[in-house]
Amino acid sequence: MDKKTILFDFPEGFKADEIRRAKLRGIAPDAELIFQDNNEINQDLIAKVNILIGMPRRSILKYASNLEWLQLLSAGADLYTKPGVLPDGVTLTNATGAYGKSMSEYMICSVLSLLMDFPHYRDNQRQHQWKSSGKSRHVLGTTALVVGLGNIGSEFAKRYKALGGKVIGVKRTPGEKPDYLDELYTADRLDELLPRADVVTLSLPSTGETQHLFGKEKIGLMKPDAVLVNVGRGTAVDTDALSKALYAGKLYGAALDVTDPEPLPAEHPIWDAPNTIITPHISGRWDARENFERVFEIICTNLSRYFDNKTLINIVDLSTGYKKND
Ligand SMILES: NC(=O)C1=CN([C@@H]2O[C@H](COP(=O)(O)OP(=O)(O)OC[C@H]3O[C@@H](n4cnc5c(N)ncnc54)[C@H](O)[C@@H]3O)[C@@H](O)[C@H]2O)C=CC1
Ligand SMILES: O=C(O)C(=O)CO
Repeated sequence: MDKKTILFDFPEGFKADEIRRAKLRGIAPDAELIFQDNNEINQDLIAKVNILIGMPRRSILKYASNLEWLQLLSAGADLYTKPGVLPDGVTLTNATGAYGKSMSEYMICSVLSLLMDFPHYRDNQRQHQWKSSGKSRHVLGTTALVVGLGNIGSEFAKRYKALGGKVIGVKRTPGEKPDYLDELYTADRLDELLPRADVVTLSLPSTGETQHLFGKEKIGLMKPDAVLVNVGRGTAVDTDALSKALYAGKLYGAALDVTDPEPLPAEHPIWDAPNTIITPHISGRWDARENFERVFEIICTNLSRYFDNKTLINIVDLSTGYKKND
């Protein structure tokens, strides 16, 4: 094998770690390893890189004439699967598997907050009002419908079940039901499942199929006291339709870590919709220590596999936008 040039664009706070550098040198002893900040990657540098580990600016990728493989730090690959972004023949791998454990905590936290009416009490607290909403609910006895049963969806399902809830999973393709699900269906059954769910969670990649999947029609099939949680990509939900449904009391509440568009414009009515929690795409940051440790393990696994001539893990299917064979 020719000598390879590997460029690491690690997040702030992780790039200087000598222990990690030593581990990477051990995996690729004959390669040239370059550690560089995203905004310092210029045309000359990227032109000689064979393997890039990071989240490069898309505009620079057209100069990556020797690039063979791009390993992302993110689970979502949507920014890099658009036609013309990656030079032809480049293998794209993502970091799915790194985020489910932490993001499922965000999801549990937001579901509990909504079931227990915390947004209402937060508003009351600002007014110094000691007043019950009379609406407190618990996971026990409720049904969650998990749409997007990959790493994040399945970690959430396990935790919801452990809290005593019933969990229905929805997959693209048929498969065997794991123990942490009560029921498993394919996505074409969504319309008949939505009226049964107290909690609907979305952990979907952004693809043509998922674009505005949750618009007026699907939202209209949800119970009026159900809550919707979206942590995948904002594009899975029609934000205007959701906003209207929340104001009209057609569903009880929503927790959105991702929105369409991002950033959510300051004047969008959904900011002030009843029982709505909005966070700025923070549920699965790759620069959060625990997440980055898992991302780093994926990087090491894949580099070892590359130099052992084995098939990489987490190869993104450029036609579907997420992990191959999923
Ligand atoms: N908010 C945040 O900070 C983060 C968001 N994400 C987003 O979450 C998404 C999911 O991440 P992972 O669970 O790690 O990925 P994953 O690849 O393990 O799971 C995605 C699942 O969605 C399923 N899917 C795709 N289209 C579908 C459809 N039309 N109907 C039903 N299921 C469908 C796939 O079969 C797959 O099982 C990522 O693609 C990314 O966009 C990921 C990490 C952090
Ligand atoms: O990993 C992803 O897809 C993310 O959105 C991280 O923020």
